[in-house]
Amino acid sequence: MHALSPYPSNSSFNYLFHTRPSTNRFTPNRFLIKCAYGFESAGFASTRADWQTSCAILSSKVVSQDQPSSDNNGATADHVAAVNGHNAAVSDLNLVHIGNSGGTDNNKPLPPKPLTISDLSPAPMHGSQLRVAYQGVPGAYSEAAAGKAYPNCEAIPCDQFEVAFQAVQLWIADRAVLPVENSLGGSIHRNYDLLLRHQLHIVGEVQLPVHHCLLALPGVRKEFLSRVISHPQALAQCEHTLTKLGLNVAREAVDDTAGAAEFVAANNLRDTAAIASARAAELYGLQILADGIQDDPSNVTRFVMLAREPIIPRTDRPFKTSIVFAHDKGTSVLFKVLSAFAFRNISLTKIESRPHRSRPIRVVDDENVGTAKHFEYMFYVDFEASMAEVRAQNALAEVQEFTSFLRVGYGIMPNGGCWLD
Ligand SMILES: O=C(O)C(=O)C[C@]1(C(=O)O)C=C[C@@H](O)C=C1
Repeated sequence: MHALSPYPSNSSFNYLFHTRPSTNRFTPNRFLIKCAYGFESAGFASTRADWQTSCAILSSKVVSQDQPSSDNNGATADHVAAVNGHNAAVSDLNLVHIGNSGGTDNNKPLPPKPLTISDLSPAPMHGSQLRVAYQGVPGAYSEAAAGKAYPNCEAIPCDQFEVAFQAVQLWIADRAVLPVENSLGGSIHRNYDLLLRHQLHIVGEVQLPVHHCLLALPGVRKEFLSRVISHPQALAQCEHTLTKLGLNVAREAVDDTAGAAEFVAANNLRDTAAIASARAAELYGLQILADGIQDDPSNVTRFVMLAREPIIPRTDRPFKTSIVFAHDKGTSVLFKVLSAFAFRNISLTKIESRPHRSRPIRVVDDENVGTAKHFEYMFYVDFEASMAEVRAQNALAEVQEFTSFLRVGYGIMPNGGCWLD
């Protein structure tokens, strides 16, 4: 049984979604959530394993039924019509090119437009029974992050990151809370890629201390173990400690930490331990063999909050804005872009390059050296300023001059990511 399943009806599909029962701290009751355009009834799962399975939205079902959302300023997931006054060409990754965008005499990109009332939207309703999608099953750190970002929310488990994006786009959830970076393991690249492919907006950020435990069935001792399973980030965050504990075990990656704990319990595995939270131990009836096994005691994961609508950039509290850009003249533009921020005293909190997935190689012909192939990159920069500030608008206007592709806050310009923590 799947949590979200398309049921054919007369003209469209209905989506069914079961949230989990009361073991979830953020969902005290059983609910049946239906999408905005259809209703079906469904029975609840009779066993814990059943309802856990039923709680995970299955990505294949959602992806195949992608619907254009009504809140994307005329853009669907596949076609972005315009960005910041430019007619946009859209690649297979839904990247918005601002280079030869038309609209000016000399084909130069337009500077960013000032905010208009149509760019503004109500602020998110922090804490008021929002449905918040996260990746994993109950007991996952992402669930805790959803609760931290939106206290009293109804946390909705999704089996893949992509499904959490889809859940928001299809109005099954109001927000998604997804990890983007860990202090030990670095960026969660999958989510950076998904941010580019979807039209959701970053509306906030939370940081969660991640405290890992080694979990096993009651009575199992460390010497019995031949395998440790967990989310790849969690395995990476505990690598040295596992060795220090003298564990001669195979490491196996699974979709999420709590899912690993559930798997050990459901399959009565006496030779396998899971790395997960203390809450997962409690939920799935496992004992804690070792506590605080992350290699760094101050291990922290950064999560972004995503919504269909952007938030209003403001100047009365700290704001952080995320941009991603590329340039067809390679990495030489990076210095100019960084100067645009440095010149205006705007601090950067993150900079990272990623392969340009739709155009990974650039061939350069040099008559002296011959033909060379260079890698192409996308650059991700977070800076501490709001798009409501003139200095940020000017910095971006300048950046736009140097770049062939620019996206702000991973949404349609102008908007910003609000820094809540
Ligand atoms: O598996 C989980 O519990 C998650 O929430 C995922 C995740 C991640 O993707 O990095 C979140 C926080 C921790 O860093 C480890 C795993």
